[in-house]
Amino acid sequence: MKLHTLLSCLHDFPQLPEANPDIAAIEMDSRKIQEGSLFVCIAGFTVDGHDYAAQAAANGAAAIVAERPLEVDVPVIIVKDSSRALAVLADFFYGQPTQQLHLIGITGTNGKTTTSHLIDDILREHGVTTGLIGTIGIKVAETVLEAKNTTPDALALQQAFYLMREKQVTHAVMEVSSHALHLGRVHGCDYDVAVFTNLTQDHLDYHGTMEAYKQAKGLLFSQLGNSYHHSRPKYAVLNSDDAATKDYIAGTQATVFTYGIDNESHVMARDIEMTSGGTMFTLITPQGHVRVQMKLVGKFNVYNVLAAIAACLVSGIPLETILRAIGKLQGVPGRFELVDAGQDFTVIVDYSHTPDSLENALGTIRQFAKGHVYCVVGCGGDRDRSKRPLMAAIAARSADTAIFTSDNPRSEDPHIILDEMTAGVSSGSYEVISDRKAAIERAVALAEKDDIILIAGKGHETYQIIGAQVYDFDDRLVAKEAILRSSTAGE
Ligand SMILES: CC(=O)N[C@H]1[C@@H](OP(=O)(O)OP(=O)(O)OC[C@H]2O[C@@H](n3ccc(=O)[nH]c3=O)[C@H](O)[C@@H]2O)O[C@H](CO)[C@@H](O)[C@@H]1O[C@H](C)C(=O)N[C@@H](C)C(=O)N[C@H](CCC(=O)O)C(=O)O
Ligand SMILES: Nc1ncnc2c1ncn2[C@@H]1O[C@H](COP(=O)(O)OP(=O)(O)OP(=O)(O)O)[C@@H](O)[C@H]1O
Ligand SMILES: N[C@H](CCC[C@H](N)C(=O)O)C(=O)O
Ligand SMILES: [Mg+2]
Repeated sequence: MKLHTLLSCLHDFPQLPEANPDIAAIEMDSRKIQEGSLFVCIAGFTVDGHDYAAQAAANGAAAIVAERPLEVDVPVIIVKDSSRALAVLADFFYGQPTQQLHLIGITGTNGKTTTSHLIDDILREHGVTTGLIGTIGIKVAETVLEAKNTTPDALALQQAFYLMREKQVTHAVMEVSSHALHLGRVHGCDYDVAVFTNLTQDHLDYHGTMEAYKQAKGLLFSQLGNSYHHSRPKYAVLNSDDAATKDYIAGTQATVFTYGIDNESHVMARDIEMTSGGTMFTLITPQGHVRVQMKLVGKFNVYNVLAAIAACLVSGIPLETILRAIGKLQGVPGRFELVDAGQDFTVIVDYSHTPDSLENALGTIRQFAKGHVYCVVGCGGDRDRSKRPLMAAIAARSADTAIFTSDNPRSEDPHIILDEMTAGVSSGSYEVISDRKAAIERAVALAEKDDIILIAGKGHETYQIIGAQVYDFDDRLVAKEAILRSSTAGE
């Protein structure tokens, strides 16, 4: 594509250079530049992409988009906000793929991954080819790609959508993190349905206050197109039991469709019955009432299923198809995943890494626990410090024995993270074992028949980040090995 044609998508009249080279690719990383690329300089949290402009030019960049003039011998196009420009350019360069996809975006503190997988299951039951973007990775039809972020940067995102179109994907579901909304990673996305799960404490390191965090999430709904005159109707699917919903309703032009348990909603669950093997409830929808049975446990999962049902109903999926898919749901990797190595106690690996999710996970376990409840939990480094004492207090209060350990300490000292956790505990029984493998082994050694061990925080993760090193680590495998070793030791 010619540079001038590409730049025509930036509607704020950037000064066009005289030269009009062919642009072969867009890059935001100077190390990936190939001959004929357009390099977009992003001022990041760690380094400033503008400092790599010369390297990009030396590597063959045909032109550079920047927020300030640069001393390089290739054309430089100055824009006010290069992150936003990157999103718009990438969308245009890849042929505006989201305009040809039915795109569902999900935001909220907890439940995004779970709800996105449930929607994907329902869509596949409907027989369409799907794409899925989120914490566990990027799925394009049957191909799974690795992803660094829950919501990739604008470039990776539009590349994924382009690939989806190449592979005949018609429906895509994605998690939209508050970081992505605030940083403009999703500016080029044309959502059809925007879903809100819930808002509780997380990421205060980044957003500063709950109000700012709430506003960042609200961008998903305020940026949704007007459904009134639109050929493709736009829907905001909102949780009517969450206090933030009233603000999101006020801020969106889209048609509002609600789900909930306590407050009157379009889609509701009534008469919920839970067992350790699953959940039953009466589903109320504008298309009728029906008793539903599913394998997922916990009230929070009823919310996730309701959100998925609501999103699929407004996407035109017949209720019978939705119900058929729910009957088959198997759950999501690392979300309340059982580890079974033939032991006579229960081991659950769960991705609860916020106060609310930990409270929910332990509360759900408490409903079925016959024996002692252990909770192995840590808190991530370089993340919201204020959730550490809260999570430790919840674990100490709700489990019979909490074992505090490391999550991903990243650049922080694990012992300081653990001190900040234990500072929140005023009652309850706990141990501190900073080595995560040793902590899991300790819980396994202590557990007796009918006890339950919750290993919280890392779910599906197959690594542990300590300092700058990424080590292989999978809670599910570590637990399984510990169980097998302890059972042979006992023989
Ligand atoms: C705080 C944050 O969001 N950081 C993101 C950011 O990194 P950064 O600002 O540090 O980037 P940087 O290293 O300063 O680089 C700036 C620019 O210089 C360029 N560069 C850099 C070096 C070089 O040699 N040449 C060069 O051109 C880079 O390509 C980049 O364009 O841009 C990167 C590329 O897009 C992201 O991967 C990275 O996410 C990091 C890994 C991260 O941990 N983010 C978390 C906080 C996050 O976003 N989390 C949410 C999920 C939250 C949730 O749902 O719970 C998410 O969506 O993942
Ligand atoms: N609707 C919900 N409400 C509260 N807690 C939930 C809900 N759904 C899931 N959880 C809990 O939160 C954990 C994380 O769930 P999930 O991965 O679906 O959330 P997420 O929003 O994608 O998280 P992340 O922000 O890390 O991507 C689960 O393991 C479970 O303990
Ligand atoms: N999306 C979350 C995941 C946290 C997972 C936990 N294991 C950690 O590393 O803190 C984040 O980036 O804050
Ligand atoms: Mg997620």
